[in-house]
Amino acid sequence: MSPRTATPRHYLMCRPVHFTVDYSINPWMDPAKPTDTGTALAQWDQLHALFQRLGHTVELIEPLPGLPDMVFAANGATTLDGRVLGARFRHPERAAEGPAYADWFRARGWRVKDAEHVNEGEGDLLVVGERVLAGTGFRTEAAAHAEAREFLGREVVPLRLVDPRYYHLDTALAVLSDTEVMYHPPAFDAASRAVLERLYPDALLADADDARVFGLNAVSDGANVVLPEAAVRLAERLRERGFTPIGVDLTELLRAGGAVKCCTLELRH
Ligand SMILES: CN(C)C(=N)NCCC[C@H](N)C(=O)O
Repeated sequence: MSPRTATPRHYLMCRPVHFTVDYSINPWMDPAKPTDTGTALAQWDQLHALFQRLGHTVELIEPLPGLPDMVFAANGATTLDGRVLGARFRHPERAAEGPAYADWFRARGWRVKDAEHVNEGEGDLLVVGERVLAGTGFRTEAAAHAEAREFLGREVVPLRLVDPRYYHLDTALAVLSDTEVMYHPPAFDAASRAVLERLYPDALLADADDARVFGLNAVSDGANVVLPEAAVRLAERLRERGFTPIGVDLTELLRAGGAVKCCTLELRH
């Protein structure tokens, strides 16, 4: 097997200074269970430091009070070829995050389009080489897929999610390289599974145990795959395919329904 090559990436992250779970918009969130912001910060700091050790550039956006989910930067936008499709959130609790992320990009000279339809950024719009895989079913509207196609100028492949635990595409599918993905088939409807089988016949399929610990909420640079450390089988299978899996502990953030990928928005110039 030829060695995998990592390419340095540019990420945007948001420190979980205001992290808590005080509302519930996905099955992982239980406001009755207290969270520990200090633990969330310590776990996030480890992820941030790891990306830097791997040679990636990480920008930070100022966390805003009253937006506890802002740590999930991947939901803040979708970037491609220097263009930014702004996010428009389904739930009012997160609505103010869209303009906050759009302002960050505008202040740095990026071309930003304000979204007309609900789309939750890279939570549901995943760039795989020349195409964009687009989730719908729980958050991002199908109409947003056409908007993304027009603005980003790429083929957009709609995929329907059917299990509320996997409410964003990036909880059920991870991009490993420009041509490879891994996913959990039961998270998708039959038509979408057929599309994935046709496009990625050799995809790595994650079982229920690895999906449940958010093993698919992973970030790959083409060689290193950063994923929740509890996804042990998935890590083993990534190693068999020549990747270097790196497990991290983000269990405190999982209490809001997010992990590695959720915290990481890729900036594509
Ligand atoms: C993969 N990404 C970006 C995510 N899955 N994001 C986590 C969002 C969590 C938040 N409580 C929510 O329910 O929106």
